[in-house]
Amino acid sequence: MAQISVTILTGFLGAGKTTLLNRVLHEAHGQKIAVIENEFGEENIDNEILVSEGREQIVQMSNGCICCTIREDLRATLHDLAEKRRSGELDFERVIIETTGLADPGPVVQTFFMDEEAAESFLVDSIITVVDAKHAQTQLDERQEARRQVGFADQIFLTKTDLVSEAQVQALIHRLKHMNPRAPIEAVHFGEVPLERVLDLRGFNLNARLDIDPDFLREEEPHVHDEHCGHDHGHGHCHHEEHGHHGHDHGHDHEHGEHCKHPHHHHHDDDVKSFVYRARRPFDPVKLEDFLGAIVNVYGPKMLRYKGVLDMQGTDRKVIFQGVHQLMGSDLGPAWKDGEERVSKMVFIGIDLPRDILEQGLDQSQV
Ligand SMILES: Nc1nc2c(ncn2[C@@H]2O[C@H](COP(=O)(O)OP(=O)(O)OP(=O)(O)O)[C@@H](O)[C@H]2O)c(=O)[nH]1
Repeated sequence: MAQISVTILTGFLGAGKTTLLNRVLHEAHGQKIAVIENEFGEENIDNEILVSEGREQIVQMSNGCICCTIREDLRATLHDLAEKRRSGELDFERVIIETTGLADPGPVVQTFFMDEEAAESFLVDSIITVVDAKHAQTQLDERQEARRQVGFADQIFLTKTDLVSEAQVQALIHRLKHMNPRAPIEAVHFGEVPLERVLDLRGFNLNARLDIDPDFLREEEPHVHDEHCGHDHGHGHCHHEEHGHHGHDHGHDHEHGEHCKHPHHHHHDDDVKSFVYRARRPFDPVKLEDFLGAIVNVYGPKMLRYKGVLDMQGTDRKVIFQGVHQLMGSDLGPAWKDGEERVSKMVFIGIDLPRDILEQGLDQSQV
């Protein structure tokens, strides 16, 4: 039996998840979709203890040193769904999971990789995060759940843009891109979005696509910053690393102008942030595996999503890896084309990731 494609729909309280889901279900002509709703009613949802106790379970992996959290309630539901499908009691080809507004997507997605039976029957397609354009700035300031949901996303939909100004939308997009430059950001009005923007996004595929937002890349380029910034920020980054490990800035927007001469963007030091690493020398497979293995062991809980398309010594094909927390997978992709510049590229999205340590280790993992 073919695996069942799974879309995880997340977003903070009241962001517009149900509105979007209803539109998708309404539009999904001919597609049989099973929906898993969070089990807590809206009345209960303010009670954080309920959610954080959400029956998560620590699972010991076979190598004995990596732990990872899965959702026991979800696992049971998935087993039940798979069984009913096998027996013919239920007929569906996709699953959409609508998580609670306070849910951490990590344990939800890890359940699919960690549980053997779930992994056999289901294939996670993507994590979609709905962001409320009216309330997101405050939610992102105040709640790490909201920031994590953004960090995990393969696709971000902005809702309620009708309630704010274009400048506010742009400021929010700017902030979101720094947290997650991988996920395309699109405004949707009351959930109106074409089906192909929701299903089969292949966010977890080991494909050679690594789309990083061009604005983010431009801002990451040190030489571009030197033009704008009056002083040295160590790495030439002026937008999101200079405050160290304080997490977010509790709502006090720093004008970029305090540090740099970007006229119209607010500065946020979000703890969820990202960076791109590039290398022109090939990687040594053993060194890289050792380094990444050690890194996910230590920093796995803080690593939300990461992906790389690499030039590896010993093969003419691209090596693709990607991961969620401690769970990392890799595969051989297509061959480098004649004349194509062999530049390895990786993107890391995480919580206060130790950029220096990662960069140094990756530098040293090349031949
Ligand atoms: N103005 C405006 N309101 C919207 C839009 N999308 C959704 N809403 C409204 O936002 C409110 C919350 O939407 P829901 O779809 O219930 O949000 P949710 O994320 O499922 O909420 P919880 O399950 O409580 O976390 C509803 O009143 C929607 O009608 C939009 O694009 N514009």
